[in-house]
Amino acid sequence: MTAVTDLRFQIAPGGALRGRLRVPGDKSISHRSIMLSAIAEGESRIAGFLEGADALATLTAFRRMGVEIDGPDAGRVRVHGVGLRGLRAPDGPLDMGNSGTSMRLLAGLLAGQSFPVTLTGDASLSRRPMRRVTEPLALMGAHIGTTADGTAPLVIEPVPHLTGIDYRLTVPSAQVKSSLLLAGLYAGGETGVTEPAPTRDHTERMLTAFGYPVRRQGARACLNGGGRLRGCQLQIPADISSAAFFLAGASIAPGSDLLLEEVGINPTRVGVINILRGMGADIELLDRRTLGGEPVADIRVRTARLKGIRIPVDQVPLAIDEFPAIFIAAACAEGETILTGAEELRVKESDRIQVMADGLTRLGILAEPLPDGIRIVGGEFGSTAGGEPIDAHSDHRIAMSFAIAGLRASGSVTIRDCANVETSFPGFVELAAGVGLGIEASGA
Ligand SMILES: O=C(O)C1=C[C@@H](OP(=O)(O)O)[C@@H](O)[C@H](O)C1
Ligand SMILES: C=C(OP(=O)(O)O)C(=O)O
Repeated sequence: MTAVTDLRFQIAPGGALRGRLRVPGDKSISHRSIMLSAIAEGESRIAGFLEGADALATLTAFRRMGVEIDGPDAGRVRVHGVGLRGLRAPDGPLDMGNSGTSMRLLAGLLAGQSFPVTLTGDASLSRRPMRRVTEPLALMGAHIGTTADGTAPLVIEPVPHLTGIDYRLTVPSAQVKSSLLLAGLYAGGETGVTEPAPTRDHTERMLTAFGYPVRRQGARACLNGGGRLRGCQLQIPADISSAAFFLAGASIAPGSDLLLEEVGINPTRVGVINILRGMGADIELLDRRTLGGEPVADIRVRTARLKGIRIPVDQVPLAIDEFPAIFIAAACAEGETILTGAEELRVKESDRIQVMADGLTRLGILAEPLPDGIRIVGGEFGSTAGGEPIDAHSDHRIAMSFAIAGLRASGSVTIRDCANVETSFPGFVELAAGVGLGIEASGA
């Protein structure tokens, strides 16, 4: 599914980010757009779909379960929904590639089907914890096997019925919340999920767009099983998680002035803006509007003098995927930045605390990993010229974060194992080069 060769990025030092660009469609919303339109009744039309490997893994999975899907063609997808009970057994295991969202959400959506199905993933996904979904799904009556370590493959056996539960999440996770709500569509009675802190609410918003009632009572989201989703039209905003590299990059590169178009600014996703602003970033939200049930804005970002901060713990779930980019900004800030309460970063596509600390250290920055975060002391980036490249460990967000670090490096920066950038941000190299990053890819 994803390339396994060693794709390298070479970054020429210096430069500014200037101009305007639209980063690709939101990954979280793209996954959900396929899942919900597949089990809706009638046709759905999606625009702005992310044609990256993760969202395509979700799309392929539904095709293999008998859903007719036209596209994607320049972000346009037409899905001929089969209704809640219309999916068919695939002819073999479904490969979720690198995508935690696909695996965890599909575990819930498929737990109540009348056929068996196995979900597999690549080496990284096969290391990630799955009990956080399989255990609560078992409380609903699901039969899902994992390895002894609680990892994929997930072997889902059909069960006569699921029963709604009232579940309090132990980790703030939109993937777990969504998995349970999707299983709840197939369950008797009410399924309720209470979160310890707000997490992205795209599933709840999109269910509502498909005409499925979801209730929100404070920190609890709930729905009743057995309803119907009706096909609809969806427009997907640009992904704030992809915009994050440019928010950090333009903030640190002298002379930058960049406009990021039509970026999703859902309040459950804007931690990166809040944190960078807390560090002194110059970020303006222009022309706020609503697109497909989600708030969006054009974002203008200009160079700023950043200062280190203690990152507020309540911002952690709101910026969970953006920390690698935030760490690069912290490394260019005056003084010390401290992050705690973010142990989740250790179980993403890579251990993002250790891998970022290693790369920052390689560039001469004092970066001390903590069990649940990191301490970074701002300084001057060196370079990797004449030495070992920085290792992205197949993690897309690590690769793109060190690419923007090149804007402030003293010499060239080489990053290895970058092929998985394709999972969330196809076209990154061209888009970034187009606004001023001196980036070249080689060795694919
Ligand atoms: O629901 C989603 O689409 C996502 C939720 C987050 O994961 P967790 O729920 O594990 O925090 C995030 O890291 C991931 O990239 C996408
Ligand atoms: C953690 C991420 O995604 P997923 O969990 O879907 O693999 C991510 O995109 O940073």
